[in-house]
Amino acid sequence: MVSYDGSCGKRQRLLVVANRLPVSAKRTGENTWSLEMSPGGLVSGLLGVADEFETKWVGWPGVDVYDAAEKNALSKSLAEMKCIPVFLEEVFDQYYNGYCNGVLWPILHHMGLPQEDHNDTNKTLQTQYDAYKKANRMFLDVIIENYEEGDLVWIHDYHLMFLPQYLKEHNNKIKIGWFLHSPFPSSEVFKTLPSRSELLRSVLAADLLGFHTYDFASHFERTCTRILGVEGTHEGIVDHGKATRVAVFPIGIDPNRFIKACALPEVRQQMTELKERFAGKKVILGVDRLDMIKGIPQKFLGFEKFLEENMDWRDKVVLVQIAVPTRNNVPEYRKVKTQVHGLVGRINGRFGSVSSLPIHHLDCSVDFNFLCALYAIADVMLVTSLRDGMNLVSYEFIACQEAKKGVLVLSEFAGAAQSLGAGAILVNPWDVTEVSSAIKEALNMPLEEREKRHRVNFQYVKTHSAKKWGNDFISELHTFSESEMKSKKISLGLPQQDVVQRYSKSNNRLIILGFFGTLTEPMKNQNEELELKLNPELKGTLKALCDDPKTTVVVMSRSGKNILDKIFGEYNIWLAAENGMFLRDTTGEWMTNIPENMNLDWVDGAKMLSLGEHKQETCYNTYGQDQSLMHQLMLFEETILLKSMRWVRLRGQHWVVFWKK
Ligand SMILES: O=P(O)(O)OC[C@H]1O[C@H](O[C@H]2O[C@H](CO)[C@@H](O)[C@H](O)[C@H]2O)[C@H](O)[C@@H](O)[C@@H]1O
Ligand SMILES: O=c1ccn([C@@H]2O[C@H](COP(=O)(O)OP(=O)(O)O)[C@@H](O)[C@H]2O)c(=O)[nH]1
Repeated sequence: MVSYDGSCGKRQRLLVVANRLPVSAKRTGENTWSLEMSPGGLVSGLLGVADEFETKWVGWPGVDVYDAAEKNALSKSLAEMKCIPVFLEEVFDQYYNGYCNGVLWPILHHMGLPQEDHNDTNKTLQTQYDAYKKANRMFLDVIIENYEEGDLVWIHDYHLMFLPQYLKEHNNKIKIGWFLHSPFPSSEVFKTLPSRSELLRSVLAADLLGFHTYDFASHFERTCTRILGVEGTHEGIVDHGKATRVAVFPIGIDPNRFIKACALPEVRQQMTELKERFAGKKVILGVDRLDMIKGIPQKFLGFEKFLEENMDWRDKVVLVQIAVPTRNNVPEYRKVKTQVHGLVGRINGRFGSVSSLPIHHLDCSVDFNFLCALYAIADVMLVTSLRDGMNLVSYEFIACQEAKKGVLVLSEFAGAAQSLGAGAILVNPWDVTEVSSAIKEALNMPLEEREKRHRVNFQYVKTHSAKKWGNDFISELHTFSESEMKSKKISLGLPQQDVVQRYSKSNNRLIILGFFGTLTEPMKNQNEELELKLNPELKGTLKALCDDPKTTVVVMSRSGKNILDKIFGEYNIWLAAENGMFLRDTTGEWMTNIPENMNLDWVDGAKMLSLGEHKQETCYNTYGQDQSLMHQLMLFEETILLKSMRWVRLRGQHWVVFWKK
């Protein structure tokens, strides 16, 4: 066990703050409560972490309580489970159903902002946003009451994006980590959100930010650089000297909990009953909260197509779908429920008979043991999330399949596709034909192939547990905070001496600069929007570089031609507008890069270009996966023939410097 405070045996105290406590309360009588485990992957993941630290949980207890005596009684019951409740009272609806799940959730899952209901003036975006902030302050109050010096505070998820800032304002010394369990979308989606800047800035107040996948982390970094004009490095984000570490921590499960459950007599009995119930049929299993991001309609459409095209399978296969009720007070969730029920009726009507139905759809949660029995007897697990932070159901299925070696069909848009993709059949859930073919492939897969795939994934699930996830995050939070205290900010690592030396020796230099966040000054107007203005401190240097006959300066930007012309009109400079679609040389003439003529082979070669050929020269950056930058680079390579040049990309954002040998 890790002891972070250096004293023998004393465990590090940890405050885990999440919207939902791991247990939810249900009223059983006057001032009496029963406590049940809360549903959802966040809770499942966190349960695997708890015993490593002296952990206390802070969160909403899953029930509305207004009366002081009732609150007292419930707080006492929860304290036995190390849980501290935050009673959100009348704020809850607008905060949870409104802003969290009606606004942030669809944005984070690439679904865009829902239409505002202008008839209900009590539920505008603004009132929901205010409730969100208020709820975050209520969490703050409870944390302050329970915080002890040296505690680590680990905040979870999109419900609590203001909390890092509020906490740091209260006490700048508190070490704060924030982890996002959902995806983080591309900046093009996130920027539609009013208050995007406030939310991002507040999260950046934390010391460490964690994401499930590299893609989510890099979307976040780019969104910050584009919206806030801050500097993104591969280590994190730097804003006015304050560094925030950004890193990837894929969550896992407690695999032994599932493996052990499958050996229990009660579970084995349930497995026998299920096998008898579905004798002579292959079982395809789906387990999802009834959420639009889980792609349940797409799953049913794929299954319907499979039944249409494979007559011989019609009475030999059944799809069991557990659709766990969730967020019923959010209008979009009610719509998806109606849609799902319509599809079940249609498919069962088309392909069912008096004695058998192709889809067994259950609108309820199931208990843990029964869930394990279902996982264990299933032949195929079908996960068709349209977007999903991770999807722990996939992990749980693998953990329960030691005997059967069933096949996981997994959406490429679930975070789990990055970790379990090797052993799964990956599908695009929007492509009904692909889902149908994947079902067929899975049902027909020979044992040898199933064993091979299962082995790979089982090994991953066993070694990448929730415990590891929690330990990795906390140890990173601890280390980073210490080093930050020493250096105050992340070093950008610009090897100035070396750069100056090489620069002076060279007679033919090309300097490619980014625009937004590199040359602009982050200036805000009243609407909190950034105005594009050249940083006045850079103007002199830029002019000198542009007027130097040995140096060619290029600015690359996603901005349009007009903006760049206006800002750089007086400079002797090359410009690339709209991410390289248009190029302008020093004569001021624009030319178009016609997409048909673009060589996109760079995608595979990008990593090699940054790490390979030019390695011996000085390559300070290994941003091989910064595809937009590499893309632009290749456009230039084609356009102005940089092939014979050596290059150095300076760490930091969008600085590329080339020297001719
Ligand atoms: O608390 P609810 O509103 O009932 O929702 C349940 C949880 O849903 C989301 O879970 C996510 O976390 C999982 C673990 O990291 C991940 O595997 C999954 O892809 C996510 O959807 C939500 O992020 C949690 O806050 C909720 O508690
Ligand atoms: O009736 C059920 C069925 C499933 N789960 C659990 O819900 C979690 C779902 O997590 P996942 O990461 O797949 O998605 P999320 O619901 O968090 O978006 C898993 O741990 C399941 O074991 C549950 O609590 N009750």
